[in-house]
Amino acid sequence: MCVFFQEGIEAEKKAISFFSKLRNELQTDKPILALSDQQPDTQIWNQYLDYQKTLLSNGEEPSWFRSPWLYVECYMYRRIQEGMCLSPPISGFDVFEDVKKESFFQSQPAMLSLCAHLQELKGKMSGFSNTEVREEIHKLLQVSLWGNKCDLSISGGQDNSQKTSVLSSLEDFKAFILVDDMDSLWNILLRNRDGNNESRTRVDIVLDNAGFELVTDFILADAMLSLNLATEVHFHGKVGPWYVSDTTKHDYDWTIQKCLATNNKWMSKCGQTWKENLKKGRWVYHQHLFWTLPHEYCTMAEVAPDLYTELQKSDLVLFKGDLNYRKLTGDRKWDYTVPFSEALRSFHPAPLCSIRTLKADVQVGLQEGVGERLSAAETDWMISGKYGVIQFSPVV
Ligand SMILES: O=P(O)(O)OC[C@H]1O[C@](O)(CO)[C@@H](O)[C@@H]1O
Ligand SMILES: [Mn+2]
Repeated sequence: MCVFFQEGIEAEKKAISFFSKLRNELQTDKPILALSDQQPDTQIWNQYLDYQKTLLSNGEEPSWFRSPWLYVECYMYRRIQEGMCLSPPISGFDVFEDVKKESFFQSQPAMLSLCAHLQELKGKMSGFSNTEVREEIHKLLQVSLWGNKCDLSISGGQDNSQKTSVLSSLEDFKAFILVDDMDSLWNILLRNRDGNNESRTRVDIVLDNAGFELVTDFILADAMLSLNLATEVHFHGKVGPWYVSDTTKHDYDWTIQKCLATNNKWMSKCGQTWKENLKKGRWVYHQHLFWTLPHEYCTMAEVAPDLYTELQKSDLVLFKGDLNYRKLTGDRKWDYTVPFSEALRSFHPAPLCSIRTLKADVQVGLQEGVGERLSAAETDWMISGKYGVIQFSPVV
């Protein structure tokens, strides 16, 4: 047998045995272990574990069932990464790559209709009034919101793709948007449209899932540039596999390439434009270790000051998805009516907005009585992904 082939088989066995031990640790509430790989973030994770220990009294050990869910869930994905790192030569393998690709292909009809919509829009936008532009951007913000239903961690990696065109359902879905701050975003973006030619508006998108959601984000970013609402869009992705479907650099490039190479003229045109945007610096891709740490965002200025400074350059930061919301609010049991800006605590690098479907039991900034009314009617309203928010906070 070829020596490389044999090495690969051995590495695979090693990784599988690591994962079965990991599953057992999780299922039997074993103590949280320090990481043993040598990655750039290993020390930060181990320091975070030490910090978790300080939160417990009488020398108790943090364990899987007795630690904050946000921490433990992030830790689980980091341990999966550890299992791969310790299994060379397959260390760089993305264990979720197949399901991410599958989800992209499953959603293709829905993506095609969005690409066609965008190209059609571009064909007629030169005569658009501000009211018409506002309406269009509102539509695409909602498309990007509902795109967040399609994550693969909620479905345990099972097919959760978008089968139908979202555009035709937007009106029906409106009733499920619990916080709609789209006009606050519009006011920021309008400044660019109404400003002189030299004005610059930078929008940042902290990405969430690859597949359908990523394409909705690309469509939104493309429209913001084309409609003269922004001059540059900066994307932030993950350094490695995370929460099954989160976007890595490879997913980002792969998605643009796949769109470009597809046998559909609208989608292929989109792919071409997106590639050019990157080349010309109108789109910029960033990655930072901080996004795959367990830390709440109110610690960013201290833990990742370079990233905080980068976000401060933005006119508007869009945080996609549920996990970002949990990290923004610290995944606390806030009262439903606490203002979003208060739940962010000291995290105010730039005007920001969460675009998220509800999949975890944290929600702030609701009108009096709304949370209680929903709880009485639907026990799973916070975790089903049926409801969404487009929730804005200015710099305070
Ligand atoms: O991709 P998103 O929107 O961040 O969702 C991830 C969410 O999925 C879950 O893993 C399971 O619902 C949540 O814990 C997490 O917040
Ligand atoms: Mn995700």
